[in-house]
Amino acid sequence: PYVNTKDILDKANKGYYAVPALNINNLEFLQAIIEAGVEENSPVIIETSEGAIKYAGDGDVQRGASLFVSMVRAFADNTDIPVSLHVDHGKSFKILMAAIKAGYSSIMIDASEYPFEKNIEETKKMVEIAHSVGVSVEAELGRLVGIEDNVMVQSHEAALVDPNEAKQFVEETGVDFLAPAIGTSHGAFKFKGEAKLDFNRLKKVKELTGLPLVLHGASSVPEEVKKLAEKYGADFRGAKGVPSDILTESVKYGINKVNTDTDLRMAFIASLREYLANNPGEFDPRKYFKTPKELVKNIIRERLRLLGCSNKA
Ligand SMILES: O=C(COP(=O)(O)O)N(O)CCCCO
Ligand code: NA
Ligand SMILES: [Zn+2]
Repeated sequence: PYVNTKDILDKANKGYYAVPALNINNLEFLQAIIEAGVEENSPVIIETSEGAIKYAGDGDVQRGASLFVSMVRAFADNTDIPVSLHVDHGKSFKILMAAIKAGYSSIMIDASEYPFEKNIEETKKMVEIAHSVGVSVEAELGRLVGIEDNVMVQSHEAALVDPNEAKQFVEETGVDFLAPAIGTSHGAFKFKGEAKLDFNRLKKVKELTGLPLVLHGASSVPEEVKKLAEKYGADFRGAKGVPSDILTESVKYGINKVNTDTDLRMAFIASLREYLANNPGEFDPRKYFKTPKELVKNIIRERLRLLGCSNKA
């Protein structure tokens, strides 16, 4: 069934596990996610960035948002696993309102680039609107910066979440789930040296808020995917993600939603490169998209098991 993201995350919070939030831009990634969830009997959270909504609607954001709701509901309404649809890194009021109108389960209002008071103000505004129509809300505190070689340079120290602010932020905004910045960053090049997250801050934010917490920039860049892509011509030198043991540790300390986009993209392109190299005469998309979809599905299945949400549907 199509459910509210808050329902999925409140269960995860109480059950001390996490659920991946998986980004889509097209049909094939959505198919891979649903198949992985069904095969693992797991809830899944589908998320689309503002760019994905513009891409799907060819610039018309209401059309793009409505298309994604229709696509996700076409699967969700016909499967026994809980499925929700979320706007990732929402910054544009126009896009957030289009998503709410289209029937998204939840939205992220990302005002983390602003000073604390303005983040509160922007988030509170969107929470009031979203909650008035049963849509749940995510916000972010602190900014996504990698911890450079374990040295907390002054600028990075300032960017990570201040746990004492988190309690006030949650109380004043009414936000349903929170993304504390603890040292991850988006994309495939997350750490120059050893991967390290600030678990002390994470533990404090959990103690002070008790809310479901979100880890952004959580892709792990699996070695076998990186090698497959590079075997067929990709240049992913220096790519490094969040190691699995650090992901599971973050769940132990209170992460319940794990945003994952890069891993899906890299798995798809690695497998597509391999297929095209081995099938130079093929031009049927049902053929050349099939193997990449399978690899993306299997990467997601592994992540569902790692995060502890298999058999939690
Ligand atoms: O936090 C994340 C996931 O980050 P990543 O998958 O790059 O680790 N997202 O919000 C997904 C979109 C960011 C662009 O990749
Ligand atoms: Na998000
Ligand atoms: Zn993110």
